Amino acid sequence: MADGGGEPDQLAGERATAQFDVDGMKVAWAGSRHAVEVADRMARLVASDPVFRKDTRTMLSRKELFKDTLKKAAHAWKRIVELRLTEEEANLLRLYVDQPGYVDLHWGMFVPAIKGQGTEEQQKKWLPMAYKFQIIGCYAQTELGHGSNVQGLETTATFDPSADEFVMHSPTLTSSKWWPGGLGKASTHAVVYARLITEGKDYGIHGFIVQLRSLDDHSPLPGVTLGDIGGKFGSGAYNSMDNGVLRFDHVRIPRDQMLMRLSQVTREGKYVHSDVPKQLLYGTMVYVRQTIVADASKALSRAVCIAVRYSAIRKQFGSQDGGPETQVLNYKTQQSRLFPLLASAYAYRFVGQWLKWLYTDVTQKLEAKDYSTLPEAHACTAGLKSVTTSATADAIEECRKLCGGHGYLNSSGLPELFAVYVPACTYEGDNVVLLLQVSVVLHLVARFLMKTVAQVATGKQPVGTIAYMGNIQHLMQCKSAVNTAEDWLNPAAIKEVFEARALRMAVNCAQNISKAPSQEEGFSELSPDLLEAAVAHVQLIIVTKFIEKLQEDIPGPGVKEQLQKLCSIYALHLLHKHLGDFLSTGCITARQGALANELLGKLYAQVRPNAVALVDAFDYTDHYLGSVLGRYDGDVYPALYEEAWKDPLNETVVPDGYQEHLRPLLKQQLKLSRL
Ligand SMILES: CCCCC/C=C\C/C=C\C/C=C\C=C\C(=O)SCCNC(=O)CCNC(=O)[C@H](O)C(C)(C)COP(=O)(O)OP(=O)(O)OC[C@H]1O[C@@H](n2cnc3c(N)ncnc32)[C@H](O)[C@@H]1OP(=O)(O)O
Ligand SMILES: Cc1cc2nc3c(=O)[nH]c(=O)nc-3n(C[C@H](O)[C@H](O)[C@H](O)COP(=O)(O)OP(=O)(O)OC[C@H]3O[C@@H](n4cnc5c(N)ncnc54)[C@H](O)[C@@H]3O)c2cc1C
Repeated sequence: MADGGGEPDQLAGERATAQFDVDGMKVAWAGSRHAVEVADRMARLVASDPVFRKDTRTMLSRKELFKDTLKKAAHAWKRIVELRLTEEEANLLRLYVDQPGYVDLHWGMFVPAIKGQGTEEQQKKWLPMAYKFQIIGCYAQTELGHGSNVQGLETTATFDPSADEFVMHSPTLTSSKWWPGGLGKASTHAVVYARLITEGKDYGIHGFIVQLRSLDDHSPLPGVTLGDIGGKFGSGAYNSMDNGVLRFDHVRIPRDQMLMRLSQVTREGKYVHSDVPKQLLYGTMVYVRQTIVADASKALSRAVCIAVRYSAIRKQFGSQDGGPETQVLNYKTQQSRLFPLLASAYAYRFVGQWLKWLYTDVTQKLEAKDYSTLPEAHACTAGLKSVTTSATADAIEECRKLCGGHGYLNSSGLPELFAVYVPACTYEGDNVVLLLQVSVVLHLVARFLMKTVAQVATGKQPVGTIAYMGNIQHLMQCKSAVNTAEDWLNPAAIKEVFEARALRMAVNCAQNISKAPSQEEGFSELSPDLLEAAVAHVQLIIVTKFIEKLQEDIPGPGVKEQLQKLCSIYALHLLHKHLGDFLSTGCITARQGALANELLGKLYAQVRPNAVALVDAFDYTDHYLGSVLGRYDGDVYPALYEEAWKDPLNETVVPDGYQEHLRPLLKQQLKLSRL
């Protein structure tokens, strides 16, 4: 369309300048050709089904939105059964339906909690019902008064040996379960976390399967109070989810509904703890944190796809002599804000793939009763969840600004994406609380290494993602050899300064903590610095995993070259952003920092002709993107114009309320002016 400056062919032109094979990049992004094919098939299946339309979602009332979510979930299940979809296909289909709902918690937390914490017998009993949706489950851990502090939960499960039952009770207002998704209206069952009390002794938090609603008419069972906790941030967005409140008034459940893989209560009421570490109680959270890291790249890539395509369409200002207006994507400021986000999307994708591998590896070891890698899995999932979700939430908001005024419209898709995404910084562990978990590990290792630095070559070496800390003698005194901007293209040069920065920050913290009257006081006082040290460590993991990815065989003309540029951009934009860390720890000089920035500018210029193709490689349908600004065909302006007319305000030409409020006001002012 030539009308009004919209130029859909603009994107075709952009695609023609790509210097790499987009199909090859799709494979690198998805992980395999098979993954591209399945994702593509499921995305198209959803996009072509009218039940899954979501273009008017932000205009629905809460009740309409919730009902629409129930309809979509039931329809999705019907299609999964009819088409006999595999688990992989079904997960993707649900992903592309793209509407948060009770099914996320049923499959994402209820089923994994039973798998991870239930005995074989319990799994045999409950999982088939859950798999067939004969019951719907949620994960009820957080309470009104306690979320982060799991050990502080108040709900009690008191064993009554006379009846061979547990009595579930909410002793205070603050013990009300508060937040669990799917609890408010949909779930029939929950895995409830409560303090186990038997023989008069409190054994701390354990999981219990509790039926909440009748399977005949869905009404709450006697002694169970249930409801939704109310509207949440943004229109549409996470309001499709029935986050709920739950109170128990002495509700009885059979003893065998305590999840007994980790510990048991015998018929006589004896508490028995098996040889597995009690931290496995937190296993479901580790699993979900790992999936959240993979999801960060999805949310970020969606926002970046919208912002890149729209920036190629949008034009502002011409050359001095009245020439055509410039695509905003050509502005260096737009590139320096947008391309690091594009690089971050790829970085998070690859670290997410690695974390999935780590999680699978740890799970296999746990099955073989090898618990040695559990702390590594906890620290990596907690740290990566924290860093990737915080950065992604900020990045979605930045993409909204990169789209100017139109980014603020619901039809851009960005406000809803932000509203759905931003609670990821809080759920599954507040991001600050999780980073403090990482810093505990770093502090312990740094303290140990400082004490044993002389014997470090012979002492116990740190392994896994903290292995670099074992290289303390070199990393504490090394100086970067970078001498030209291009020297920063060397992955070894990048890795060395990221390792040195992370280690020096951890050691500085440990030294300062050791000067405090007690370790606890020191830890508390230094906690802001500890957070920064944890961020530096996690950023190092992301950079390292990107570099390692590039050591793999990556087929397709030009694909690896583009990824190398993105990897450099990812690392160097962090170096630029955290220059203070790198300078104050003496890892680089001011000149080397300036050289890194010089190279960044050059890399942005090299990415520019590939930008649209790099977001095409995410392979998102227009349905999934849900944005008039991010349309594949670039036909933005007619779509924006058309979308506006769908707003309920435009159903009448003269607005409701005119007769009561506008007309009398106007008439009165007219009368006054005539006096
Ligand atoms: C594909 C499907 C996806 C489905 C869902 C997808 C996306 C999500 C979508 C929507 C959101 C939906 C659901 C959201 C759900 C929730 O939010 S559920 C509730 C989540 N709650 C939390 O995350 C609470 C956060 N708090 C904690 O995890 C812990 O309490 C904390 C880590 C803060 C530890 O507290 P602390 O009191 O210090 O420690 P403990 O005494 O409890 O434990 C101390 C030792 O245990 C180690 N440890 C802690 N956590 C773990 C773990 N997860 N794994 C292994 N080990 C762990 C800790 O390091 C200590 O070890 P040492 O004693 O030092 O050796
Ligand atoms: C959309 C959404 C969905 C959810 N779904 C579920 C669900 O399905 N099931 C479920 O059980 N829960 C769920 N939750 C609850 C969620 O897990 C908790 O909200 C989360 O763990 C944070 O706990 P909190 O709310 O107690 O925050 P708080 O811990 O009260 O945090 C408040 C502030 O205190 C700070 N803070 C807390 N502790 C420390 C500390 N030790 N040091 C320094 N600062 C600290 C935090 O950084 C934060 O700034 C959900 C929450 C949301 C928002």
